[in-house]
Amino acid sequence: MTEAVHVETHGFQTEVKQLLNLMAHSLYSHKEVFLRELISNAADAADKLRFKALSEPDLYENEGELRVRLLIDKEKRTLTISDNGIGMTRDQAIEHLGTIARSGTAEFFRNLSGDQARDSQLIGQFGVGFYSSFIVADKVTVISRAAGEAHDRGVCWESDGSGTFTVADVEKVGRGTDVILHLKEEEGEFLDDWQLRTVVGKYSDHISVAVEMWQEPREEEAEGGEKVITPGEWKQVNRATALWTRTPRDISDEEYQEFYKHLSHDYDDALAWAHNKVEGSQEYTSLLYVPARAPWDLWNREQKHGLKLYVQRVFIMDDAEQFMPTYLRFVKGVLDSNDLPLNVSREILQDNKITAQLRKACTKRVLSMLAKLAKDDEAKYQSFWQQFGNVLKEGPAEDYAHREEIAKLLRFASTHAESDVQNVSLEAYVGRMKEKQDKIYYIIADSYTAASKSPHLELLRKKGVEVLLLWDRVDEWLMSHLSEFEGKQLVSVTRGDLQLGELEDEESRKQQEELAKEHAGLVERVAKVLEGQVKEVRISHRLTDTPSCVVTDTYGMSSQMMKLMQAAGQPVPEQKFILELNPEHALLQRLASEADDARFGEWCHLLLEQAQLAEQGGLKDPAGFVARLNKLLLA
Ligand SMILES: Nc1ncnc2c1ncn2[C@@H]1O[C@H](COP(=O)(O)OP(=O)(O)OP(=O)(O)O)[C@@H](O)[C@H]1O
Repeated sequence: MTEAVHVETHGFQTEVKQLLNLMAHSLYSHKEVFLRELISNAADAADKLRFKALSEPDLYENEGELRVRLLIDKEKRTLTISDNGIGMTRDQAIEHLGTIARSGTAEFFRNLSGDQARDSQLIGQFGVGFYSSFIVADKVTVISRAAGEAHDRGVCWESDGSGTFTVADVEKVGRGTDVILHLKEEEGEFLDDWQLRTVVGKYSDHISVAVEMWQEPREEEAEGGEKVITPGEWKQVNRATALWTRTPRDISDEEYQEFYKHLSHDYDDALAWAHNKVEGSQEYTSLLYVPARAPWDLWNREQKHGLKLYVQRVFIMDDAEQFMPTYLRFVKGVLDSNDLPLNVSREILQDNKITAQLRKACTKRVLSMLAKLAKDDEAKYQSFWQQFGNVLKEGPAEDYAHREEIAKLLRFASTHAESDVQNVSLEAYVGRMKEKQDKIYYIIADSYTAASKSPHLELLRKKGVEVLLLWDRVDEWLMSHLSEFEGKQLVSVTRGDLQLGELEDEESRKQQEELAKEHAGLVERVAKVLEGQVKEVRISHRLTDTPSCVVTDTYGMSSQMMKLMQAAGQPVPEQKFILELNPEHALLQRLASEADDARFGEWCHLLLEQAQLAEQGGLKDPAGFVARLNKLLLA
């Protein structure tokens, strides 16, 4: 390397500064991860070069043997991770090693609490990449030259991680990147050849590029007492076989987990995986993982997701989202196809028959992996559901073809256990259905409490009919796309005329009719008062303890849907409710005997408003309601 020229000092992006500050403290207990990250980056650089060289073979500069090398210098206390991959230009080094180019990053950092234990978990989810070097190094020097550039177009990037970095032009003959870690005083263990070999082996066995370490010259005694000197040499320390190309039965769980961490930059183990090699009309290998924890940006619309795509073992692209539907965006993995062309691009993938087939196959694999997990290990499945249930709930709307399979994976709270734990499957519900029950009943409300205490459940509770309780934002969307399960209709108990079908015996049907007839006068009187404010007034048969409730007609928009639209800033059409009255309630009996028309009117409004309050959690005119209530209390 010749003398550095054109030296500039740059400040790190604010978020990088924050990350560097936090990392050294929060990640100390995971300090080895820097090796995984740097070896991953070096392997990625080799993959990227291999891909680019498909169309520009000159980029190999007559050196097509790709490898990563680790070199210890005990005197200088440095550890160098060196690759002959794609390399970086000066501008790329400034951009890639000074900023974090992921949307939502600033917001992520605002959410850190300062609590070390919690933050280290979050940072683990975020992925620290190159910056993890500063956990063990007090200075990092990166010398790089991009493939295809002249030797004097190298760059030297250097920083002590405290807020700024310098870049300078340097000469570098060999293509690729050297990351030189000037190890902190207390990090001597990484200067120990044997210890390093063990860690490196663990982190790099499954990656396809060779990782080498320098073996010092050795003097050995041969037979007959003769001394033989083996000269120093670079020795490969990893197996260098891409994990997914191996036979599944020869791969240990630890190896699968290690590969997952390399792939995902997650610190935790994966929850489950599926490894499949398919031959025949389509030839591909897929290795798909379900993480144990949701990533920090799961709900960020621009979140990068998708599989790592290889074609005939050659890396093509990261985050190929075409192979996974959005509702499975949490899946990480590798897809290696033999059928796609090597020059495949995102555009070609977009509208391609093979892509569509692979997407279908990968979707099926994930759904069956989840079904197996649910069957084999309920506790694990429950933890999956807590992390990703709300994403999976987008499934029936997005993927009509797999609706039934997805429906089997859904979990709900229900009146069966009277708990807010979402662990009831539709199959379990159906298994518990009453003898003459032919529908699956559910309610959607604002919260678990609002759902489980809803007056709409009164009759069903009395009859011992189980009701699914839903309160997540996505539930209205889910249920509008899930009308049936195993031939049984899913019915909201807040909609229209609550039809109990065969659950209602002839006698109670008659009773209802009689009740309606008996109170027809009262209904008419109330309807007159509330004319224009409600769609209809009728006698209820779903209430037992509550005087009144409001329902939407069978095809009307539910109050939850209205709220969702309002929250999304969309115009909500004026919607009138049906008011149902419980004639057996003492308040209604009092109302029926109220002779004073003015007071009768006040009571009618109060019954409507309290029903709306219970249903929607709010009123258009709360002050008016309170005034009316107080007036009647004093009357
Ligand atoms: N050895 C290398 N050779 C070439 N480019 C590199 C090398 N190391 C890092 N880079 C560049 O720097 C970028 C940032 O690296 P960093 O490890 O911080 O994040 P990343 O690898 O992109 O993300 P993540 O670690 O979350 O996957 C890389 O995307 C790559 O462009």
